[in-house]
Amino acid sequence: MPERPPAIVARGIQRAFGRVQALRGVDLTVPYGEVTALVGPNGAGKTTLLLILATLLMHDDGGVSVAGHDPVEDPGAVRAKIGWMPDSFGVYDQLTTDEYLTFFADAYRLPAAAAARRIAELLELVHLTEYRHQPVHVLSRGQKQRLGVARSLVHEPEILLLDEPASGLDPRSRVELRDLLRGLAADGAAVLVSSHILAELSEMADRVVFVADGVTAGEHRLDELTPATHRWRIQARDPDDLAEALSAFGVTATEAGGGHEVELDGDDAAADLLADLVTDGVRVTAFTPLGRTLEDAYLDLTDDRR
Ligand SMILES: Nc1ncnc2c1ncn2[C@@H]1O[C@H](COP(=O)(O)OP(=O)(O)OP(=O)(O)O)[C@@H](O)[C@H]1O
Repeated sequence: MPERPPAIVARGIQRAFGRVQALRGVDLTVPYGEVTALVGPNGAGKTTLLLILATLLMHDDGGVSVAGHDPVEDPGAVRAKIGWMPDSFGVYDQLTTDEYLTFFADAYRLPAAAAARRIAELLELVHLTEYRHQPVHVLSRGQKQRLGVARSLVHEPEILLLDEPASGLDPRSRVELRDLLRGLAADGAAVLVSSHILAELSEMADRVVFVADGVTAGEHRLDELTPATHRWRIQARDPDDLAEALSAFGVTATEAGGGHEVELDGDDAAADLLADLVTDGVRVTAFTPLGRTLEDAYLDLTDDRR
C-alpha cells in the first residue's frame, strides 16, 4: 500500500502583524498516526502558525496543505477534517455541557441521533458525564479545558490541532489527556500539540518541531533526541566506599546530584562496572542512565536565538 501523504505540510510560511514579523519562514510536517509537538518560547509564533493551519488566519507567503487542501483556497474542506482547540476559548456560559456540544455537532451537520450518541461518548471520555445538565459556567478551568477537548472531537476529525491543551489541567487530567491523544494517534489521527511543558511532551509526542523567533529551529523524532546514553549516575550507601572503588577501577567520576557521575563506553561497560562494584562490596543503591532530555535539546536549539 502506498504510504499516506502527511496530514500537514507547511513550507516557508510567513506572516506579519504590522511591523511584527511573527513568522519568517516556518517549515512543518505532521504525519498521520503520530503526535507531533510544537515547541518554542513565548512569542515564537506557535499560535500564529496553528491559526493559519486552522484556516482562521491567512499567511502572507509560503505554501500550506492540510488533509490535502489549501486552507486559503478551500477552508471548508480543511475545517471538515480538523479538530481545533484554541489556547483560550469562549464557552457559552448559559448552555449546559450537553447543549454546548450539541451546538457544535449541529455546526458540523451531524444527524441528531448520531450527535446524541457521540456527545454521550465524548462526555464519558473526558469525565464530564455527571455535568451533562449543568450550565457550562459551573465547570472549573480544568473541566472547561476538557470540554474544549471534547468539542474538538465532535466530528471525529482526522487531524487535531491543540494549542496548549494541558494548561490548567491537574496531574491526573494531564495523564488522561496524554493517553487520549496517544490513543487517537494510534487509531491513525494526526495530532499537533503546542506546549511549554517539555517533560510531559517527551512522554506524549513521537516528533517535535522547535520554533523560535518565527522560524523552524529543528524537526526531530523524539527517539533521535535521546541517543544511547554514555553517562550514568551511581549512588551507594557509603559514598566514600563508592569513590574509593571507582578510583581503584580507574574510572573518573564527578560528584553531582547526590551521587557520582561517570562516563562509560555503553551498556556493556555499565553492566561490567556495576558487577565489579557489587563484587567489591560497595552497596550500590542506584545506577541511573542519564539520557538527554527534550529540555536539553530545546535549550541547545534556541540558544543563539534569545
Ligand atoms: N493579532 C496580533 N497583532 C499583533 N501582533 C501579534 C498578533 N498575534 C501575534 N502577534 C505577535 O506575533 C508574535 C508571535 O505570537 P504567537 O502568539 O504566535 O506566539 P506563541 O509562540 O504562540 O507565544 P506563546 O507561547 O506566548 O503563546 C509575537 O511577537 C506576538 O506579539
